[in-house]
Amino acid sequence: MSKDETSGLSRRGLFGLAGAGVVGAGLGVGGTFAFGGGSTSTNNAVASTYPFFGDHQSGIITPAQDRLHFAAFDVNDISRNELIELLQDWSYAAARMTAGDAAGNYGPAGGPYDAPPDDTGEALDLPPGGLTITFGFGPSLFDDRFGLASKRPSALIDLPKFPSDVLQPELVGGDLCIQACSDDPQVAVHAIRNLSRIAFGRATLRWSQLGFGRTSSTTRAQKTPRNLFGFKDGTANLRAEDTTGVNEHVWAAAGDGASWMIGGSYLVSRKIRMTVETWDRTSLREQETIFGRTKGEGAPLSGGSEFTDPDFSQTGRDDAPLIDESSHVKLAHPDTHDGVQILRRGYNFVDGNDDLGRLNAGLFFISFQRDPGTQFVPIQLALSRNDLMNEYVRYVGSAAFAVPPGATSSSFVGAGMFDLA
Ligand SMILES: C=CC1=C(C)c2cc3[nH]c(cc4nc(cc5[nH]c(cc1n2)c(C)c5CCC(=O)O)C(CCC(=O)O)=C4C)c(C)c3C=C
Ligand SMILES: [Fe+2]
Repeated sequence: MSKDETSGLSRRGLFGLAGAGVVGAGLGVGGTFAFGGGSTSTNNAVASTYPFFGDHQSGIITPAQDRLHFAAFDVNDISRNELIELLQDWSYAAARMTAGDAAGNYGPAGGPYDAPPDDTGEALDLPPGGLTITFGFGPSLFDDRFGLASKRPSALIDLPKFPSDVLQPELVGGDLCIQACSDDPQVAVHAIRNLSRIAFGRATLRWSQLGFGRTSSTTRAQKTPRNLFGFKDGTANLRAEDTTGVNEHVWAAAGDGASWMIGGSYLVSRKIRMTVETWDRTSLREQETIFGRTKGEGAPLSGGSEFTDPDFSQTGRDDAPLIDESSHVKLAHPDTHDGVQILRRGYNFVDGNDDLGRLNAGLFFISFQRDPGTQFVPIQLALSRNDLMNEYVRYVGSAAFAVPPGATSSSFVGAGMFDLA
């Protein structure tokens, strides 16, 4: 039997997506699914499914789901055409899984008895929980292996080494990335596992990260969540409804450089360990000073409520500013960076504990921006140099990826990079 017939992951299968009913699968709450069916989402703002195809990839301004599985891959010694086929196969499977279908057209238990199933099966009875699968390309993909050097977008910089970085090389970089988000952790893990399985022999997992609680809101309807320091996180984030802000700060546009990136964005990930045991022995006064916001409501220390703009000119006793000059919010605020903003979409993590009995806890920071060099880098530099929070965090992982625009239903993610769109 040909590869097409056994796995449904070929180009032929890809172009058959419309017929398979996968195209335009943004059914919303109450849609029907061949695989999971219905929605038991705990995240009220999140629909059951988001379309894989479209102008932009889902998983950027999509309402942040509760769970994350993020993976970075290195491409093996394969040809340019084999890389194209991998991206086609990934797009095919991602379109199916985000629509609530199995990764392959036979599913976990419907294929030939003597072949491995084309889906691993652990999501068989689960609704997709707003699953989004977002693909990105790291700077190293644009070396001389695949004839892509001239396609490297100028905005896809190699991130500099920031003063407070203590990066672990095994948690840095990657040729390709996949961000899978869902309200169900098993669905997110299933997505990465199956995409990794599909990549077997062509790309190898370099590092991966599970996240269990979103640390941002990306739409106004979402309640602000909390990070593992116990503070509301995401209050001042860019929101999907702010289309002017999103167009200005998130989507790559004509004139930005690489034309194949128009409608795409750039993802920066930073794995940040938080020494929560030390933090938990710190006074409430110090905790609030560090962020420049109250712990309860998340209001700026200059007064007001959660969504009041911070007033950095307000002073208190001894004419000291109410919001410390080295507070996280002051150093990251757009006023400190000529109005620059980023879209944050990070997650809490706990990777067990170390041998001293401390939690390996932290925040897997993800941001999307149109130009990391003029947006993420200045903010991170200011934080790395002066953030009061630095005493309680360690930056251990770091990566940047170009996230191409969404694919059309007859094509695949990244086709424009190969002049195939
Ligand atoms: C380089 C960018 C940023 C990193 C890295 C980062 C790490 C980080 N942040 C928190 C907790 C909070 N961050 C808050 C606001 C905030 N943070 C950034 C950027 C980075 N944070 C920005 C741009 C902003 C918004 C600033 C503003 O406009 O006011 C807040 C306050 C609430 C909010 O607006 O979200 C908290 C709390 C942690 C714990 C962390 C790494 C461990
Ligand atoms: Fe922050």
